[in-house]
Amino acid sequence: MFSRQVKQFLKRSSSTLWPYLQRNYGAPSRQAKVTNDFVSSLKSIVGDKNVSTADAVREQHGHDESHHEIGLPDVVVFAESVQHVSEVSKLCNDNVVSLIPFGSGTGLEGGVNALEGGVCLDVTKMDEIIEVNAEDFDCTVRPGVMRIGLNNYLRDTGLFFPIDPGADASVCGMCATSASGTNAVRYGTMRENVLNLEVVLPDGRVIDTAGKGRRTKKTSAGYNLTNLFVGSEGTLGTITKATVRLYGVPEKTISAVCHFNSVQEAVDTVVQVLQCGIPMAKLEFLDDVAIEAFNKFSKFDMTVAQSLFLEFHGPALGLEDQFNTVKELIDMNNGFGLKTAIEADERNKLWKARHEMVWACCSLIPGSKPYSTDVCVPISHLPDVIVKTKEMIKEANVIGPIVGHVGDGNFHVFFPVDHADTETFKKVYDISHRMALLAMDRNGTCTGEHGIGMGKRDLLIRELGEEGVEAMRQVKKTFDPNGIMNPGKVFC
Ligand SMILES: Cc1cc2c(cc1C)N(C[C@H](O)[C@H](O)[C@H](O)COP(=O)(O)OP(=O)(O)OC[C@H]1O[C@@H](n3cnc4c(N)ncnc43)[C@H](O)[C@@H]1O)c1[nH]c(=O)[nH]c(=O)c1N2
Ligand SMILES: CCCCC(=O)C(=O)O
Ligand SMILES: [Mn+2]
Repeated sequence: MFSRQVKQFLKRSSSTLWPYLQRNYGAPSRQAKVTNDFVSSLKSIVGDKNVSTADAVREQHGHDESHHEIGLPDVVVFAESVQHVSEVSKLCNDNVVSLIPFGSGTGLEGGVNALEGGVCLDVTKMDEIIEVNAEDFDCTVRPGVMRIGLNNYLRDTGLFFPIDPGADASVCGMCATSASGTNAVRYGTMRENVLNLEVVLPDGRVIDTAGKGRRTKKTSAGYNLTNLFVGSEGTLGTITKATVRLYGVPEKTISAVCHFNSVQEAVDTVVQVLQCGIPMAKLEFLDDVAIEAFNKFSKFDMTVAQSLFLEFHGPALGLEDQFNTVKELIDMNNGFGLKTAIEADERNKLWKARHEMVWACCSLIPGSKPYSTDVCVPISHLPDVIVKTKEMIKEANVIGPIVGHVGDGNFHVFFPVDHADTETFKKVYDISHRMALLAMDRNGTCTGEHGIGMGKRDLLIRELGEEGVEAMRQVKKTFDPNGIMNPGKVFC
């Protein structure tokens, strides 16, 4: 199942990997303490009301939606302007105090957890939609703008912002994690959809990654600084403005669901649909266990089997033809039970339930919280990797529904785990690491969309090699020589 190299690594896995989860946050702290004088200086920049050392506020900002252990910041600062962000950054840099940008805390790899205390910089008050250029299909937003709010604002323009992680996240937080979701197979991820970013560097300087005011679809002008900050997880600077691409709301949308007796048949259908060049908007996989959770939580009555959820976007003319071609491919692969949802209410109900799958999976074990995984492989390896993952889950005797953005070769297991149950927690941790190793063994990545955060730093080294990670560390040193930006994330 694994290559020899991975087998050797697995032999050591329970002794070497588990401690990472316990508490191995990398190099010993070089961070200075947050003193009363320091807090007074913060207050003189952003005003008393925008600085909090209250336990409840620190607690709220010390974790995201993941299973990772909470990490309390010493103080939470609410910025109201770019100048606030710049002056707070400079103060932290001069005093070598950690600075952790906070979007909306929906991350899944412990990105906002303050591993060495310091300042959590909450940018949600900066929530202006600066401009929408409808004819150019772009808009520019401040970091407090959330993706659902943006789409509500855009409703009358006939445009929409397609990147849709299950949670309602901040657009700039989505830049920081390089997020995607169910629409990526058609519209791409954040990497393909960000045109420009304004970033405050740790020393307080403000840069525009593509040049001030630039918002072209193409550029050959020098290095791609924009994409350096996409996926940087708050380790290089604070994003204070993002210009992102928009798309026309399709004239017609058809959603559909169908079922298969095997993972192979479901994935074969997906590959053939893509080979036919059908521009699918969504191609999602749910395994039988996931469908059980889906039915129970969202009150559906779907056949419990390996399933595909699909969506077609396009002009009314021709969309039915696309649907009919896909229907033929489903039949050819022994798919069954094809049902469509054309009315908006019906479609919204289906996709809302898909986005809530993580909570549906938790409903399988009362009192549990989600432990999510996220791997991505070239699509030809997908059936093999999913089937082997199911075997690992069965062997460990844990509950692990599989849900995937299968059109991208990306899938998750949402393990519902009672965190007090250490034995199950360890098993789940072990499976998720094995899954990542297996994916990497098949030319894949340990994370398609949730990022490295604090949870996958050891895996990043395996994925890129020491030399690759060292090159990243050098980039980090260039932008953040004092190492104040979100320490302990991405790198061991
Ligand atoms: C139920 C559910 C479902 C999903 C997901 C979460 C949950 C809870 N996610 C994950 C999550 O929504 C995604 O990672 C978001 O991009 C996180 O955005 P936040 O604003 O919440 O960032 P959050 O505040 O959690 O921060 C995440 C990281 O980005 C940094 N950061 C945030 N704002 C920044 C800024 N302005 N400047 C610099 N750094 C900043 C932080 O420091 C941290 O390292 C997801 N994801 C996905 O890709 N596909 C999916 O399908 C889903 N689905
Ligand atoms: C644990 C939440 C993972 C969410 C996700 O990425 C999805 O639903 O696709
Ligand atoms: Mn996902």
